[in-house]
Amino acid sequence: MNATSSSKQSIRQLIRERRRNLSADQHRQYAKQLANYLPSYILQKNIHRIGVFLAQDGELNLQPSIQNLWKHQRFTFLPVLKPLPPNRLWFAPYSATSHLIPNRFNILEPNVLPNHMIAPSQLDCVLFPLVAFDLNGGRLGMGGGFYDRTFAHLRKASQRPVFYGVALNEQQVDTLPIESWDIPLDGVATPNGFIDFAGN
Ligand SMILES: Nc1nc2c(c(=O)[nH]1)N(C=O)[C@@H](CNc1ccc(C(=O)N[C@@H](CCC(=O)O)C(=O)O)cc1)CN2
Ligand SMILES: Nc1ncnc2c1ncn2[C@@H]1O[C@H](COP(=O)(O)OP(=O)(O)OP(=O)(O)O)[C@@H](O)[C@H]1O
Repeated sequence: MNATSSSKQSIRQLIRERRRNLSADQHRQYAKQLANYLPSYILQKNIHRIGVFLAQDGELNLQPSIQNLWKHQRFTFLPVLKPLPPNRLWFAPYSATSHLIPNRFNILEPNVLPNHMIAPSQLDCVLFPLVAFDLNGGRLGMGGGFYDRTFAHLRKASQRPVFYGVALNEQQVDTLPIESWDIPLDGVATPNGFIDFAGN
């Protein structure tokens, strides 16, 4: 392991423990605070197809926000892990009637045929799960590189989804070690409000 990946590893451990130690009540409160502004923020922006995630391991719960987006006829999609490398994500429609099954990390994902899934480029906005973020748009994930690999080809595209992290304020750190493949975020949605890095 090089110095950067071992430092990423120790930040992961620290922050994952920090977010898991918050009470269920605190998590509920944070999820509500997010739902009070994130859906309307997205509705203002001509965003129709949104990549979301189902919280695990103390991640900020997006469910109340997702319910609000459904009320406003927005379409949400969940990441689906393909069984084989190169470990890229596909996105499958997620609605109140979706049939979900656990993937290899025990995270629920829609059980749909490949032809019902969409490519990452078809999303208008992707809400990225993350373990830690900094105020330069740096993001640290669970370490699988799934999101980085999936969106790598779109990073410099003229037409691409906007990339918003979703995280508790407790997940903010000073400066993350960044490697060439790390995809910078355009903003981060926290319970205390939206932090915009793109300046728009
Ligand atoms: N909610 C959510 N969904 C997501 C992600 C995520 O970070 N959050 N992912 C973002 O990429 C993908 C899944 N990536 C993951 C990578 C590692 C682990 C994880 O728990 N690793 C364990 C060891 C698990 C094992 O090998 O059995 C660990 O590190 O303790 C989970 C998800 C797709 N879906
Ligand atoms: N674009 C890419 N092409 C090939 N390999 C990649 C790419 N992006 C990341 N990886 C590989 O994935 C591994 C994990 O990367 P990293 O630690 O940055 O993951 P992460 O950002 O925490 O995970 P995730 O993106 O799933 O949230 C690295 O070892 C790296 O080699």
